[in-house]
Amino acid sequence: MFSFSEQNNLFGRRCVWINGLVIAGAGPSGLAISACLKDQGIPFVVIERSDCIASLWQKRTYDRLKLHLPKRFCQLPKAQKFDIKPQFNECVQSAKFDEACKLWCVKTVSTAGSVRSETEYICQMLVVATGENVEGVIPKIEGLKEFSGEVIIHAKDYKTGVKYVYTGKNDLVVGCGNSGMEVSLDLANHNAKPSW
Ligand SMILES: NC(=O)C1=CN([C@@H]2O[C@H](COP(=O)(O)OP(=O)(O)OC[C@H]3O[C@@H](n4cnc5c(N)ncnc54)[C@H](OP(=O)(O)O)[C@@H]3O)[C@@H](O)[C@H]2O)C=CC1
Ligand SMILES: O=C(O)C(=O)Cc1c[nH]c2ccccc12
Repeated sequence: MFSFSEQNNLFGRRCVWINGLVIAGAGPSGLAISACLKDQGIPFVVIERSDCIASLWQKRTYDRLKLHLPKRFCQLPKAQKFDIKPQFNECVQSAKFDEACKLWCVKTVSTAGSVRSETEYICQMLVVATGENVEGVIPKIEGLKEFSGEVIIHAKDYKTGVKYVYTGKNDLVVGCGNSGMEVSLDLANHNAKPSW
């Protein structure tokens, strides 16, 4: 049923035909869609640039993170249960829809090791499930370069206030979203002196 055929194209690139969908991203959305497709026996391949599923949740969260929503809104499909095996360390570079053939051509490059290997997936449908919060943004703040205090970190790299205990210095948290408020609380719980 899962018909993937593979060969090299004219440029020596690996070329894979997927008789179904390509899903870009193995985060919660990509996994949820994969689980539904698996249930219905529809062929797909998941491309993930990181080396694990839900990498933002596994690698970019602070220690005290807990969801505030009721459990029923936060359930993740189990990749193992649905036998979902993403192509890890592979990053989608481009996706073009060929109007004549009614097919997508999705180009990827492997992100593992030193040898760059490219692949082209030809498929009927493409799902972009690459998330909305993956890139950390540090706004351009005047004077930031000259600031002599400890280098400011982004919330994605913050783990715990343990590091900042009893320094006697003031900490400034920029942003009053969930991350900003919870980092501030964590700093306060560790006797740091946050303002926001
Ligand atoms: N426990 C949980 O479940 C958690 C959930 N989350 C979720 O993750 C998502 C991202 O959250 P979060 O990381 O907090 O990001 P958000 O985008 O929600 O919040 C960022 C905040 O920073 C402010 N901001 C941006 N630039 C500046 C600036 N230059 N100066 C001052 N303030 C600035 C924004 O203000 P403005 O909007 O005016 O631009 C906004 O209030 C959200 O959906 C959130 O709910 C995050 C952490 C924990
Ligand atoms: O449980 C909360 O407080 C949330 O903010 C949940 C939530 C909504 N949108 C998000 C995007 C990324 C991470 C968590 C959430």
